[in-house]
Amino acid sequence: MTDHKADRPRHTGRRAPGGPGYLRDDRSGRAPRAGRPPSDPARQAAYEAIAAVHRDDAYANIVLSDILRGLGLSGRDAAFATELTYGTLRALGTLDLIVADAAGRDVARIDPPARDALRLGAYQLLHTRVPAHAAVNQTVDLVRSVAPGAAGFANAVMRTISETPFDEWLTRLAPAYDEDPVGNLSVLHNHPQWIIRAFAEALGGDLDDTARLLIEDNQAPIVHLCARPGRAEAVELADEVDGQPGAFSPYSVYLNGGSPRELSAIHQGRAHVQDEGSQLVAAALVAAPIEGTDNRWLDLCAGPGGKAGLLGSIAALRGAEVTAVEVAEHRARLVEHATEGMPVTVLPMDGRSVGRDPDLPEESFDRVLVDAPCTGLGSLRRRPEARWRRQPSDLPALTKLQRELLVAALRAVRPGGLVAYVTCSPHLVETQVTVTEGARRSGVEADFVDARTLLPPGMPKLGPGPTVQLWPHRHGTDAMFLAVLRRTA
Ligand SMILES: C[S@@+](CC[C@H](N)C(=O)[O-])C[C@H]1O[C@@H](n2cnc3c(N)ncnc32)[C@H](O)[C@@H]1O
Repeated sequence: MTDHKADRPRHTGRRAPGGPGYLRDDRSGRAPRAGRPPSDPARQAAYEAIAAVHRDDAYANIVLSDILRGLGLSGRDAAFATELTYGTLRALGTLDLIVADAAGRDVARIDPPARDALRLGAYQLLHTRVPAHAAVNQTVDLVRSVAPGAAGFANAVMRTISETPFDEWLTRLAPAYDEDPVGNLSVLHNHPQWIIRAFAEALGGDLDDTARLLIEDNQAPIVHLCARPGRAEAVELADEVDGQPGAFSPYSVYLNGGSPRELSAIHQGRAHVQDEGSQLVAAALVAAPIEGTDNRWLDLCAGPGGKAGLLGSIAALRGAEVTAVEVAEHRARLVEHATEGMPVTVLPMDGRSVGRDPDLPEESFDRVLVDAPCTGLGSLRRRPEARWRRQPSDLPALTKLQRELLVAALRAVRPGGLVAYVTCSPHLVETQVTVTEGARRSGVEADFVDARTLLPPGMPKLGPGPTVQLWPHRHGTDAMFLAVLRRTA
């Protein structure tokens, strides 16, 4: 195993800044070439993960764990590779501005393998305490192995970047806050401008508060566990895993570190990994009292099964049954796995036909969860590449699907029953607009229930209701949105 002691990064405490956008590339799958050994294994792993994200649209967490396993990396090397991969992907926008400035050309005009190696090198120079000479030499070695003709160019670019401290790069490249506040925040806090505007709108136009959110989005999130009701108690689970009971959800436990995969509570089905905000919105659906029958519950967008796992555990205690619908077959199988031993029936089908399907006719459920597919802008902390990959052009198709799923849910619930509409995005178009429009188009009469009353008492900063928007910088959760509707006729 390579010893990185000499050039191991120590966190500078600086947060990654942001910039212009995401550049997909069209290179064919080129890995470091044989011959001169490329860089060291941790940097090689990070390079391969970053290249796969840009070349293949891979998810960083999935591809990186495959690469680490393939290279046999663990411990400090794996941690270093993870820090480099996630840090580089998160900081991409501003790294690209800096690389372009140092190279004297737009990054779109740099050969993709050299471009990714330079991004990784710039990250080491500007965001870690890897000594400059090590960052430069390792990057040039890496470029020599993946884009041999560009080694001299990479050397010049890296040296130029290393001559200017990070703060000076920001001053040089960020527009003045007074003239262009969103442009400034984008470079300083490393988010695309359209996402900052969407956050600011959802936060009532408060740019100071928006900046607090952006800073929080750049922190590595704590892993939350859900202690499954009837199978585990949060306090005991916290002791068992050396964690802490969560602040709000009665089921949540915050892990202090380590991999949740190793925990026997997970293997034994007593707990699952789930953001506390997701626990809260799923539990809210079953917290509201209803009159009449209360044993037919529906999870309309169930994959991969986090909320179905919580609802299924509660259903087992309350004598209810959950129907879990998921359109993607492989995700439906994940739901089956996540709900083993629970009163949950998984149906791989399009949720939009629910309420019209002879087997799932209108008015056949007492409670329905619509955890709609969305942009995921509320969980950017967990997906370092997502902010640069998502585009505003993703919104129309998603919001159409969200509306249609909400209409199906309102059809499927019986009068007096409840529908919870949930997204892990705070974008107003996916939250307030979808709910208002979906409810209007459904032709079903429904009233809002004040969702604040369905969350644990004493939760701060829940706004004026009746819907609730959770936030990373206010609640330590993903930015989950919750609206609860009761069908009246
Ligand atoms: C936000 S995720 C749900 C997360 C899940 N509730 C959990 O807690 O693990 C949205 C899910 O909806 C599924 N989906 C997308 N379109 C759908 C449709 N028309 N009908 C049913 N499921 C759909 C997606 O495949 C995805 O698994």
